[in-house]
Amino acid sequence: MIELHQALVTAWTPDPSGGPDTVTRLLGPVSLTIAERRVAVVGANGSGKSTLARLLNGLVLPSAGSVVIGGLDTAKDGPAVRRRVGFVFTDPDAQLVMPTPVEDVALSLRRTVRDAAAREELARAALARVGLADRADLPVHALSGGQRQLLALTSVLATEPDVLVCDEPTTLLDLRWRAVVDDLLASLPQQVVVVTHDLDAARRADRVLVVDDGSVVHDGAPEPTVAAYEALMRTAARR
Ligand SMILES: Nc1ncnc2c1ncn2[C@@H]1O[C@H](COP(=O)(O)OP(=O)(O)OP(=O)(O)O)[C@@H](O)[C@H]1O
Repeated sequence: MIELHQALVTAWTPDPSGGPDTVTRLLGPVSLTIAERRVAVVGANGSGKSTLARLLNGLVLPSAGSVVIGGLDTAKDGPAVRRRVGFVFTDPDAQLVMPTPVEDVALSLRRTVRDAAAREELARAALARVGLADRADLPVHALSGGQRQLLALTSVLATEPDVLVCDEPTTLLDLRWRAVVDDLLASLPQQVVVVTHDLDAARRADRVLVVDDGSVVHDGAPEPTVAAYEALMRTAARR
């Protein structure tokens, strides 16, 4: 269960001439309880979607209010929250740290599997499940963008998170790889929150949140909520 209680995110920008910092509201206050298994977050560029996503695993902390994931407060139990909530970035290169796919997945297993040989075997099996068995020992940079995103997802999933948060995981992918990643996300037993500009993907969620100017302005079943978002964007385009 994801709970946001009057969560507010602000940023402080120093004044170069030494005056008081400028405080900007980025998001909120937002109160939400999310129990649905598939949640899509949509909104215009700069509306606050990434800020909302990052709140969910403690990458961003609320400046007021609280964010509680599975009973854990992100401000008080940061490491435990990050173990429970996996985060996938838009650009897989932001999170792939090892030279080869098998090493990257094995690194994610280090906390749960002590034996290095067992880790490698499990990493190879995880890569095989997503069709990357024959890429396991290549340099990571030799993989396509789609393959790297699948690898990033596999590495995060190897940590066995209860919740997966993905910030535009298919934005950089072509249609084929988008479908591969969407299918993988749809098959997961975990609760999955996906920030996306892909409205077809949003329509397949159980619940859709629309973020606009730092607020959740629509929240509900996919069809009416995506329609409300499209209307909002049409109005914005006419301004
Ligand atoms: N640390 C920060 N300091 C100041 N402003 C910030 C900071 N982080 C984000 N912002 C601003 O907050 C707003 C929301 O950013 P956010 O990344 O959450 O938007 P987004 O909806 O994910 O956008 P996009 O779709 O373009 O990725 C943007 O205007 C951004 O410039």
